[in-house]
Amino acid sequence: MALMVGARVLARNLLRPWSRLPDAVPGRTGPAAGGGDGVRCFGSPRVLVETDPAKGVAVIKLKNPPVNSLSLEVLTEFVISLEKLENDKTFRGVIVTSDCPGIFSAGLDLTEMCGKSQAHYAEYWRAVQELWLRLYLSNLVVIAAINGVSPAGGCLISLTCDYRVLADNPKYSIGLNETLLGIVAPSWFKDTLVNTVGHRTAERALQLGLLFPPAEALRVGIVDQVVPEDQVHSAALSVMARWLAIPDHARQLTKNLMRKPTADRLVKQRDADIQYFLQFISRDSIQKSLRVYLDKLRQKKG
Ligand SMILES: CCCCC/C=C\CCCC/C=C/C(=O)SCCNC(=O)CCNC(=O)[C@H](O)C(C)(C)COP(=O)(O)OP(=O)(O)OC[C@H]1O[C@@H](n2cnc3c(N)ncnc32)[C@H](O)[C@@H]1OP(=O)(O)O
Repeated sequence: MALMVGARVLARNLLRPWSRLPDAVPGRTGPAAGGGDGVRCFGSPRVLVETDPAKGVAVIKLKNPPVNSLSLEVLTEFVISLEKLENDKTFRGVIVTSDCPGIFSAGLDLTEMCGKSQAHYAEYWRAVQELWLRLYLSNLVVIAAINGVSPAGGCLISLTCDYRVLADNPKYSIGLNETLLGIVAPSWFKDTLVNTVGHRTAERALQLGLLFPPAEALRVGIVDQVVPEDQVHSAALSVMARWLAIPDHARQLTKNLMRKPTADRLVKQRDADIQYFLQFISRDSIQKSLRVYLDKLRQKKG
């Protein structure tokens, strides 16, 4: 039942005409993502989309202060924005970045996984799965311009992209640090990492919950390029131009060949994966770990 409610909510959101989204900011024009006139913006307050139709490129900027945690709303709005871009043949590429200074994304929203109902957990997890599937199999060229720290779910978002550019700042570490929270990265998080850095590096990184600073991130291959902080966006645009020089059909079929087997593993057992998540996240010991971790984050300031 919970699963059906979750699916219905997501489906309703996905099918809702864009212009009727409560938070939509349609047709606002703004400064060009890549320079020049004609840039149009849409999206929602938490997921801004700047489009440059002449270049065929869009920029998705996550804006969920203070830390760009991936709440249910952010996940849903992200999927809707992506679907809108996929369906508009004007666009061939998208850059994913952050509008929160110093933070790409703090990952999954811990408050969505702590002290909530089973129905809520199911709805939330389906939304996490949906975003991963959409990003991982996107026909667009997807490039991550990582302009801040990027733990766990934040790292996962960038791992689904075709290419990762990281700003060279020692504070901007990246990795799947789930074990440090006393939780476990699911098999499809693990697969995404293995497909990027190889089995041994992934195993060590996952067990130890490693967060790699830029130079090390580049060395292990969890990112493809490290550039000075003020060049992240221009570097992402340069990389985009190179990827867009390849004929779409050939690149898309190749991407599909590389990624579909991994995605299919989740698609075939989506409901079972949600049940597994429900069992895991509802355990007293896991809830306790999450509460302790959240309390630590909150107390840091005091
Ligand atoms: C085999 C079985 C497997 C089955 C599957 C089951 C399981 C579960 C898998 C789940 C996978 C999980 C993936 C995740 O993404 S979990 C999230 C991991 N994220 C983190 O560890 C990052 C935590 N945050 C930080 O380290 C820092 O906040 C920071 C991002 C480095 C930014 O630092 P700073 O600028 O100093 O900000 P604050 O720490 O002061 O934070 C500001 C407020 O934001 C709240 N916060 C931070 N992160 C999160 C988050 N991820 N979710 C929700 N809220 C977050 C923080 O508490 C502060 O709140 P306050 O203003 O109320 O105090």
